Amino acid sequence: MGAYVITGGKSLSGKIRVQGSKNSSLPILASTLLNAGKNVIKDVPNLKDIKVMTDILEKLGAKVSKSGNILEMDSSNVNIWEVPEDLMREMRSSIVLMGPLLGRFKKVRVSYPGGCEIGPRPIDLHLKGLSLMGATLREKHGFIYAEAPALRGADIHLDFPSVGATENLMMAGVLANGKTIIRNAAKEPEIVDLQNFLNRMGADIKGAGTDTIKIDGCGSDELKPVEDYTVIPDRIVAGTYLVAAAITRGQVTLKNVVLEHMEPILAKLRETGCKLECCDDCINLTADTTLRSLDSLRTLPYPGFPTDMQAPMMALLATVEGTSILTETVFENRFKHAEELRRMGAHITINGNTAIIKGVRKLTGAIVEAKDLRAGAALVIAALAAEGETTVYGSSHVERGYERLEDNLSSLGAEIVKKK
Ligand SMILES: CC(=O)N[C@H]1[C@@H](OP(=O)(O)OP(=O)(O)OC[C@H]2O[C@@H](n3ccc(=O)[nH]c3=O)[C@H](O)[C@@H]2O)O[C@H](CO)[C@@H](O)[C@@H]1O
Ligand SMILES: C=C(OP(=O)(O)O)C(=O)O
Repeated sequence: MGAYVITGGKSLSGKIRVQGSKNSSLPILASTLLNAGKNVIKDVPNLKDIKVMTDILEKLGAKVSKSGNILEMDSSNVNIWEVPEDLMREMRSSIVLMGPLLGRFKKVRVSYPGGCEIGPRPIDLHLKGLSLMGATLREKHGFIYAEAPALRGADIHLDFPSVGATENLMMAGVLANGKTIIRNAAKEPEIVDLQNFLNRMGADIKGAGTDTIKIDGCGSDELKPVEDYTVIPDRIVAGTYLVAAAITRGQVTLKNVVLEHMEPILAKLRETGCKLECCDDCINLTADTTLRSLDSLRTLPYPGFPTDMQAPMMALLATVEGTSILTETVFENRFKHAEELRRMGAHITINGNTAIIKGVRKLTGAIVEAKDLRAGAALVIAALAAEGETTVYGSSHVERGYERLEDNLSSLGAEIVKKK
């Protein structure tokens, strides 16, 4: 199992550019199924999940070519509507292929998606929405078959503002007949990015970023390829580097950020006492003083504090004097990193969906294992501040979301190597 070996204690300083967003790139790549032609998408991060998505699209018949972070995607020859099960299981977001495949081929076959172990992740909201749009759904031998000779616009109220369900229904709605309204839609910046990309194809979508999204379906009309699109910067990766700077009481500047997207994270970092200076697309964080604990940090859908930053933030709070209370409201079981942080000397008690964190003066190096992507990031962050050497097993989880993490951290002065 791959691992990061980190010798802690170095204060991070310097400047790095933030990669493009994984969670924007994935649905945008899936949406290229909706048009037949060459799409050029820029700043797509070089990550395991992106490779899985492009592998799936290639298996379906798409032509994919890659030059650095620029992907050319041509789905003109796609003629398969069954997503290979082995690849489907590789990651959760393979589920967002359902909407565009159903829109284009009137039928789709998928299996339940895989992904990180962060609790049960049902897809009932995706399926309910598609069914309201006229899809007939059948489950057999672990596969889900959906058919809709003519998808029709529908008024859909999501029980929870699910990011993936909102994306799937937006993509299905684009080729449906008539108007689709998604109420209680997710408001994440990645939803706005998908809307922008789909509208560049010729779709008519309004409202992304608010809780009501309206899609004027174009029936079977052809959508055109998007010849030049750059995905938004990854706000979670940016947040992770800021927390890494804070835990080492360092000073780091990030380039390529959208400040508005970062505000839920910046607000909490400010509350801990980190100093933040912002320019148009950059943030400088300095953590040169004693940081403060947080009485209440709750994860929430955007614009709340992102669940994907919960684990990295827990690592930081584990080193901040006083007691912090952190509540996870988005996923049912996303505290697996707490046990590993305890191996490093952290004082964390879990009570249901709440973590009570009593800051310690020093974490100590240990052998730990990441069970999911952000847990891995949290353990690497903790290791940067710990006394002595830490080995974080499970680097493959981290590689799902962070491009060249070890190189970026090394360039900021960290002592980190990756072992195969
Ligand atoms: C690739 C991608 O963009 N991943 C992000 C996306 O995941 P993802 O799209 O899977 O997350 P959702 O917003 O759908 O899930 C949020 C909550 O809703 C529940 N739910 C979801 C769908 C459904 O049909 N039924 C249901 O009950 C989930 O179990 C979870 O408890 O948003 C999450 C929440 O911000 C982030 O942590 C992930 O990084
Ligand atoms: C949970 C995450 O991703 P996914 O939804 O792809 O599992 C994440 O990015 O933290």
